[in-house]
Amino acid sequence: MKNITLDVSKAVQFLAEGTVKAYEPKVKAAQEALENGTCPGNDFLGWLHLPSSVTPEFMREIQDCADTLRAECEVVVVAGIGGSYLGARAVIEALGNSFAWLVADKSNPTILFAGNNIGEDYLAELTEYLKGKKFGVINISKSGTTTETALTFRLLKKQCEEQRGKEAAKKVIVAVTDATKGAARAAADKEGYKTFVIPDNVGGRFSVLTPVGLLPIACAGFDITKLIAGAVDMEHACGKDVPFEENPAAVYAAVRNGLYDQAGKKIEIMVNYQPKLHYMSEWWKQLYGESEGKDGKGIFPASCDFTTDLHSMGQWIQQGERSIYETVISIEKPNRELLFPNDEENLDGLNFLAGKRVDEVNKMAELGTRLAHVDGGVPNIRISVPELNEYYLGQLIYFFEIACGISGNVLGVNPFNQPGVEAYKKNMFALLDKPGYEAESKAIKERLEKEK
Ligand SMILES: O=P(O)(O)OC[C@H]1O[C@](O)(CO)[C@@H](O)[C@@H]1O
Repeated sequence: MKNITLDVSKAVQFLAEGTVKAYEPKVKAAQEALENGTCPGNDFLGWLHLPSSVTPEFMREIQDCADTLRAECEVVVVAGIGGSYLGARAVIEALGNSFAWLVADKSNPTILFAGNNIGEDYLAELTEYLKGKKFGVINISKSGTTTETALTFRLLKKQCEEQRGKEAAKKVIVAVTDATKGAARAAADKEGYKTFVIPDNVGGRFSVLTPVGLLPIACAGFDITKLIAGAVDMEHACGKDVPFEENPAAVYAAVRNGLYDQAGKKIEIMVNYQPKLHYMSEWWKQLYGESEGKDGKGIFPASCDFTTDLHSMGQWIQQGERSIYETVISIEKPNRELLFPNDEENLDGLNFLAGKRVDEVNKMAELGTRLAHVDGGVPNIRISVPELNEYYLGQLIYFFEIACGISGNVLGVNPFNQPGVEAYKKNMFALLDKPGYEAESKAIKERLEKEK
């Protein structure tokens, strides 16, 4: 079986000779510290050897639960936000039909995502759509107290119970949460829902290979054993004893730190040429953004879907401030085949493409863009993925996780906390007069009064 491969040749040309190699000791030290548990945030290292420690029994338990939901539900709503949402959506959208919700063959339940915003229209339209439908809910929250998810779950639980009856609803509501703490755990214990535990030592953004991601992915009909198999193989390919040059995670971590430190590249744009990978970039943005953006430091993770965004962001990338670099996820072989037809009249002048696969044009767009952007001063990292399937997504996920752990340590931050996210929550609770926030409520209201 091939592995995903990393090509940094068009990025290192923007660095002085020997720069990447000079990061080797720091990268090695970071990886040792992860392995030995001596790095900052060392109580959140449960993801490091998670793929290779998953047991067949555990996979069976997840699959059995998914099979129950698949048998009982035409729609499964996955309620969660951030790390309790993005990984599952990334994999499901990458593997699913681009028009899944319109496809008549309903051998799989429709998977919907909620609990990731507080849009009243969104929630009203969701509950309206679910009226009269046989739906189930996977309520995912590590803390069990996240407002967006808890609020959505309250609505969905009520509706599910009203439509199915309280007893029948229990069979199709599953909680993935903390072992003991939080509102999601309390509701699950009281009602007797099936539950899965998010291990304490696995942070939300590193949790896609736990039931957080595996249960929704299995519900959608995808093979979670292949996903884990890919992750296990990448765990080995990026092991701490693999020589630096042969370890893709070590090289990626070194190059991005080099570009940031030595070449003033403060923004990394994750690029795909397959719209199905849009949420893969969203997942990656949280992984790297929450892990590295702190202490006044960190590369800003952005994303573009090409060629779509070449017609909106292409100008900026080609000629705007030279503070960016690109990392391209390139799928070597599409799963489907479509040839351009010949047209007698050739009014569009496209007969030169007749008989060619659509992907041939896409690949030339990718190569042409790479050359143009590199010429324009944008370093280019390329991750080549042999095929878009469960196995290679498993590889990609673990590759980004381990590279993130290494990169954050090289940067000199704790990659496993996210203290900054609390600031908006504190203000929101104060503004909503949440019990326990009386002093903050008073202070924020006085401040707003003054700012009027
Ligand atoms: O799983 P939870 O606890 O609901 O958290 C969801 C997300 O919210 C955050 O805690 C940020 O507030 C993320 O780190 C996390 O992935």
